[in-house]
Formats: sequence, C-alpha cells, structure tokens
Amino acid sequence: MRRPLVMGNWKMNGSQAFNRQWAADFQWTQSPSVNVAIAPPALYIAQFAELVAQQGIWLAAQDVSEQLSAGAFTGQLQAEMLTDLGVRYAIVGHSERRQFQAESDELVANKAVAAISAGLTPVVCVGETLAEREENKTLAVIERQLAAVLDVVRDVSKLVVAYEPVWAIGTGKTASPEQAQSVHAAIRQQLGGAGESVNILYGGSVKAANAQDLFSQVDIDGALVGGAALNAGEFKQICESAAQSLG
Ligand SMILES: O=C[C@H](O)COP(=O)(O)O
Repeated sequence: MRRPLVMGNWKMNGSQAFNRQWAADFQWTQSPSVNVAIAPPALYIAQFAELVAQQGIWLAAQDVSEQLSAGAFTGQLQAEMLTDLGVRYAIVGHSERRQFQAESDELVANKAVAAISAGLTPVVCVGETLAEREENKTLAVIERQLAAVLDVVRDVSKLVVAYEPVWAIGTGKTASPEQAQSVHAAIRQQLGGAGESVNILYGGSVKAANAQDLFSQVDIDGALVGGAALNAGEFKQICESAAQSLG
C-alpha cells in the first residue's frame, strides 16, 4: 500500500518573512493518510525545520551533491548535511536543473545514489519537452532518464519518481489525467515488481482545481507542486485532495 505524498517545491522563491507567514497560514495537521513535504531553498531549510516542526511536514531539498564524501566542492550540499538537518527527501534531476545546470542522466543517477547512501529518499524527476511529445518520443525519453537511475540504484523501493512534462511546468497547461496516467503506468512497469511500492508523483501546473482529477488515476500517488505551493491555502487544498482521494 503506497502512502501518497504531496511535495511543494519552492524553487528560488521565499524570504524569512514570507516563510514565516506561509507556515502560519498553512497550519497543517499531520494526517495518517498523506505525507506532506516542502522543498524550500537550501538556505531556508533550517528556518523551516523550526517553523513546521509541530505540523508534521517533511523537509526536502531541491538538489543534492553526487559527491559521497565531504570535501572541496564549493557550493554543493552533501546528502549527510541534509539528513543532519532532519531532511527526508532530495529532489534530483528537476528539468530546470537539467536545462540550466546541464545535468546529465548519469549525474542525476549519481545524485540519487548519494541521497540513498545517506538515508534520504531521492525524488527523481523525469519528463519530456513539448518537441519530444510532438515527435512521439515521450515514453522513450522517460525510459532513458529512468534507466540511468535504475542502472546504479539497486533498491528501487528507495525511490520516489516524479513525472513532470516540461511543457506543463509553470505554464498553466496540465497534462490531462489520462495523459499523465499512461506515462505513470509505463514508469511503474519499468520499475518492475518493486515499483508497486514506489510513489510516482505528477508535477506540472498542479492546482487545487485539477488535483482531485489527477489523484483519481490509479498510478498517480501524489504531486510535486511548484507555483501553487507558494500559496499556503491552495497547497493545503491540494494536500487535502490527496488525503481524500488517495488516503
Ligand atoms: O517541481 C515542481 C514543478 O516544476 C511544477 O511546477 P509548477 O507547479 O509551477 O508547474
């Protein structure tokens, strides 16, 4: 039985004052039927650890270093530093990092390995661009991105996978529940038997208005939410939808 997960990805947003107000507005009461997590900028993880300690919200990082040991890697965050702060998840391979930091499939896979080795759960993002979808390459792209991770991660049950079609991120264009479900089913199949226990999240313009329809699909186990997560009230509605539909 998979316990659904809704994760808010702050991206490069927030401030100490904004974060305080968000936490005051969100007021989540831990639910036995859904895991809720937020991935603020790394600079604010410690602040959030205090702000949401009583709310039963898990902390996530937006990225993690592929380096297993501490050392001379300026600007990088070691997985063990994140667990030291109580972080549970690390997003790896978000399309914005694949695009703007030129992260390769192999680097993303190594980040997943580093996360797992420190006890973090990597949230492996996969997704096709609009051009790739139009060329009917969606499943081939997802398969390639995921295969790189499966080549080096032995225990598939340690993963969370997030399907984020690049054309749906921040554009207001959500994949239809059926479009998302067909990709999620293919991901589940590629994960093999252990994939039955893996959360596969959908991301890309998830809002309170479309969350319920997405969560009604059999292989959609939650969401990775960007813009809508910055609005505490809307993010709460999405979490509540997950608890109702999936819990
Ligand atoms: O990580 C989150 C995704 O990139 C989705 O972002 P969005 O909800 O703003 O489309």
